[in-house]
Amino acid sequence: MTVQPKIDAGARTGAGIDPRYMSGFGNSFETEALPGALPIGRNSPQKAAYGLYAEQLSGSPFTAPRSTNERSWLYRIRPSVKHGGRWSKCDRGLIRTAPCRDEADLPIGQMRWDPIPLPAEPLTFITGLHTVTTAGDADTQAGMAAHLLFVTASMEREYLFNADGEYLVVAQEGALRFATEFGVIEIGPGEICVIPRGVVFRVELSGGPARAYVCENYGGGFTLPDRGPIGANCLANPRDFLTPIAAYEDIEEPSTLYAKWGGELFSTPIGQSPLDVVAWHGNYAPYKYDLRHYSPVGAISFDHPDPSIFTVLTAPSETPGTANIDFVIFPERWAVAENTFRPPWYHRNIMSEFMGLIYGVYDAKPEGFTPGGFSLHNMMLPHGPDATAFEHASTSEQKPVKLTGTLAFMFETRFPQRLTGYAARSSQFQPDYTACWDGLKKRFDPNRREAW
Ligand SMILES: O=C(O)Cc1cc(O)ccc1O
Ligand SMILES: [Fe+2]
Repeated sequence: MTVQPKIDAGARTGAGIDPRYMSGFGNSFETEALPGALPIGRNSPQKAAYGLYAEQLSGSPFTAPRSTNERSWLYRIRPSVKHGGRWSKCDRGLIRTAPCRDEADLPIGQMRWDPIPLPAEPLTFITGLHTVTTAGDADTQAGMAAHLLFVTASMEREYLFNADGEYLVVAQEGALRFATEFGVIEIGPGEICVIPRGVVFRVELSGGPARAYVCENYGGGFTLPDRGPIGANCLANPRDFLTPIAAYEDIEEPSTLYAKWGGELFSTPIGQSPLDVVAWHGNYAPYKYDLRHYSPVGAISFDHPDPSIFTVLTAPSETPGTANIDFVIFPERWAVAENTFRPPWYHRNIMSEFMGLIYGVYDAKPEGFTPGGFSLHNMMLPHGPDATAFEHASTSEQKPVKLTGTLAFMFETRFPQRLTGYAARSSQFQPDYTACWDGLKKRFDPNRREAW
């Protein structure tokens, strides 16, 4: 089903500030759900207000340089040491973690899948995570996993944190509500939510069943790319990132806390909601972003720029300029370049490209790449527009064209992506995907210099 955007960015004008969120990317935020709960001018008073416990959550080593130092102070009903603690290993379902090399015995190749239908059985955020690729090695904090997420049931008295990485959730169909230690985030199609490593949360449906794509980032957290000569504005503007205000639960009932740790899933019984943070401050917190607020910058004269121009968030690796992950989108925009082959060029790439489609049509693949589907163009495997797109792009009149109602994205990583058994054996795998290039015929004629 093609899900059309609920709103476009322009329609938001005049909607006002949403008081449930604080605006800004990576700010030092402060928020309290009860007046005076947040200590002022200090982090660790001898006794915190309301009988709260003070606790620090660090997302970077203590000694990280200021620009990458991430931590928050949480003032909570019980310290986390009282949130369970008798862990046992449990069934991880279809969750896989890198390294995971031997599940799929497929030769290399360009790959694509139709959308996998939403399963009928009850699936929560945990049981609904279906890993399709893994890359790098979570233990060395390098690489990523791409998951499909199917949610047909809310987590009830269940909570999760992921020690292996942060989750970037790209909503594709239906709405999701993330109740977190830091407050509540709601997203629908076209929006993303980032849950940093270690943050405890529960995911509920706020309507019908939902599906999403999830990137699990084992490395340093996502950040905004530098804009270089683009200057201070456009692309993803920091003010459009929204972090929730504090919201706490004071619920005493038997529950389960899950932890994804070292590629395994563990659980511990817990007698109360761990979402008991009454106030917090700091720069390590979940956030959401509406991808329709992205202001694309592109070719206004000729030629097709590299897709890095459309980077929303980037997660660095140890090598400058070589991202662990780039999260890139292909949003609504005008195509105006003249004497130009406008869709993506044919290319091979050291980076490995996982693509998904949130809604609409992707210009390089007008057929066979449908919302909810996904493709994988791994390291150095050639790809580019299908024959239909090539034909159209090479012959159509080059007047300005608006690419409307479309939103595709890419998780691009420096590490090769390995398929899971689930992805390899899926009946939505398109064995004949590469036939999309069959119609690209030989046009070369050494006796005819002018264009065909
Ligand atoms: O392969 C793709 O469709 C993604 C992509 C888009 C683009 O505009 C340039 C390069 C690229 O990898
Ligand atoms: Fe590509």
